[in-house]
Amino acid sequence: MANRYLHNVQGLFDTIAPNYDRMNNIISLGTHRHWRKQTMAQIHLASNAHVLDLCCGTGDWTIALAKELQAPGEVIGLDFSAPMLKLAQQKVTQQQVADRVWLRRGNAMHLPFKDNTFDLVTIGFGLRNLPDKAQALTEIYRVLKPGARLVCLETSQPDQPLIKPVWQWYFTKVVPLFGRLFAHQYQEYSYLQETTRHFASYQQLATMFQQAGFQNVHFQRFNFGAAAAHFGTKEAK
Ligand SMILES: C[S@@+](CC[C@H](N)C(=O)[O-])C[C@H]1O[C@@H](n2cnc3c(N)ncnc32)[C@H](O)[C@@H]1O
Repeated sequence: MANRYLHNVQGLFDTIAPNYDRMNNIISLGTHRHWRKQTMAQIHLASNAHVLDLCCGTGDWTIALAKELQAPGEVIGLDFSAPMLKLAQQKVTQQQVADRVWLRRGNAMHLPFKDNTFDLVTIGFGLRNLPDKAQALTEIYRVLKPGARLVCLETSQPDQPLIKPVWQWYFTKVVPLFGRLFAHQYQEYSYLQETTRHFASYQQLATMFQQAGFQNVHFQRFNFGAAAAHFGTKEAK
């Protein structure tokens, strides 16, 4: 089952990779840039920090993090999709951060890193795609240094009675149509909107963080709750 999931979801991301950045702008009506900026503003990094950006995709967040660092500081971007990583590598070179960024192919649920390695782990729009979120959070907790933080930016669900039905209509009807219209990928964007609709609420995600052991768990919601950034800290020894 786990292998079938990996094959299918990985195949989906391999397929959408060439259109990924453009479709992100279209589907979120450009607002994902604001969410990313607001989340970055709450990350305070020492310039020599060791950072892991999980499910790094085409690398925008990886690069934004790298720009805060100087050697020996570094960011490892991990993703299981080779086409996503190829696009990320091109941007890393173009934006001249190749001395601080290492891109690695791997599975976010089985991290190939030792315990207590990173000063920060980020995961942007990745967690909802993982079949076992609890396992992924436990893995992230393991590789963080004591006292270090996880920052997760993800789509979420508005809960205001007036906004919620509009949001549901937009995701179930409009997003797959945009997929067909702008990328000829109706099935793929149907799947992606389903993962968004069925993903945990912002309160449930905060509880999942706590269950994985994170402390000082808090969140910031964007656009009436259409997205949320969650923060949690590994217990300091
Ligand atoms: C929606 S994209 C997000 C990309 C990027 N973080 C961003 O903020 O735009 C999700 C990414 O997660 C990756 N992904 C999904 N499941 C994964 C897994 N089990 N292990 C590693 N990467 C995974 C996909 O290949 C894809 O690049």
